[in-house]
Amino acid sequence: MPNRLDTSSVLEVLKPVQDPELNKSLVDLNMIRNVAIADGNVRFTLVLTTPACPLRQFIVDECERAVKTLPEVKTVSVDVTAETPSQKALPDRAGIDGVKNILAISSGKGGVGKSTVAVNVAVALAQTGAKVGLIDADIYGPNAPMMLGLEGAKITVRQSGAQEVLEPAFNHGVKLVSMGFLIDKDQPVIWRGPMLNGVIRQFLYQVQWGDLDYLIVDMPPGTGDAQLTLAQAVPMAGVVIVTTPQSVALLDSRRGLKMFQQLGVPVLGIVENMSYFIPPDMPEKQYDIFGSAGGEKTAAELQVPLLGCIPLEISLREGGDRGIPIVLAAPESASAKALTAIAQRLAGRVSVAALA
Ligand SMILES: Nc1ncnc2c1ncn2[C@@H]1O[C@H](COP(=O)(O)OP(=O)(O)OP(=O)(O)O)[C@@H](O)[C@H]1O
Repeated sequence: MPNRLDTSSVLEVLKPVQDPELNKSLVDLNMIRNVAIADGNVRFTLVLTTPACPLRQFIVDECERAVKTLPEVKTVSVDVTAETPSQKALPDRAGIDGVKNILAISSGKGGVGKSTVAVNVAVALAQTGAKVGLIDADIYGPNAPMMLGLEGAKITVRQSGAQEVLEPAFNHGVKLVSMGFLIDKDQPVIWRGPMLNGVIRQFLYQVQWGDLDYLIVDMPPGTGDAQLTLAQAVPMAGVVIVTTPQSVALLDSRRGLKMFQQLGVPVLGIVENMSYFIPPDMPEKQYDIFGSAGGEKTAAELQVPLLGCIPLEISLREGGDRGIPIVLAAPESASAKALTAIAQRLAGRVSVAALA
């Protein structure tokens, strides 16, 4: 046991404290900084790898406990901040300046709640202080503007030198560009397809994103050109597959998962949506309408984590329709809690992958 109270004795007692997700010493990860000692009062900064860290309090408690084992310590104060690490660079794909992690939200078939997950995860991450952007690349149902309360908003186009740049819309802490801002609602879907590849590239490279911790891409459903364009255009931190417990949706999501794996995009996990029904008049009840544990089984079979299960709740749809995502409108509801936990787990997985 060191007996002089100084920076190195503080770091020495903190060395065995590990980041529970990375399983490495906080000191070795350079997560402990600015140690200051005055008259037995110890203060330092704990730099987490994501502002959405679900284990924040646990890590702080562990640090305090460790430092208090030094006999001369009177008080310990920990200032918590976060620096999201950037995903690993790939030699053949150009990243986007200032954007640390690009994540895709995908699904095998339509209507499983992909946009609901994308929007709520984006807002939940922004709520923790992360800088978040959202690309709504869904040509079939570009719902993100409505869900984020930005229906009818426009993205401004500015000339920057020889290039046109788009200014994203912004609400609930999230910057948004959407196919919905560009297409006429009455335009037949068949004419939209050919636009898609060009638009995805434009949304990636010609938008003034500024600094972002996470850029989330709400993909069109299925395993088509858009997925290929995205996977080949930019380095991606990974993809999340949204599914429902029905077997057909599960089969489709398996196909999607295989495709991303073949393209070299890490699958960060599966989200099971509409897992069970919570009646609004009996919130303590739970009905497994589509059968249970499908997402869990698929996740285990395909050896990817299940990031969470979201119940069917009327208030979740209402929040989307009103443009106030459930994580803001009713944070105590079962679906909001599930979505917040999914956002935290996802952020954790992204940091682990970046620092591995
Ligand atoms: N867990 C849920 N509980 C209640 N309603 C939900 C839930 N998940 C999604 N919904 C509702 O179902 C509809 C479809 O959801 P969403 O648009 O997110 O699906 P999607 O997979 O993105 O669909 P698309 O393929 O059309 O883009 C929306 O009205 C949404 O509010």
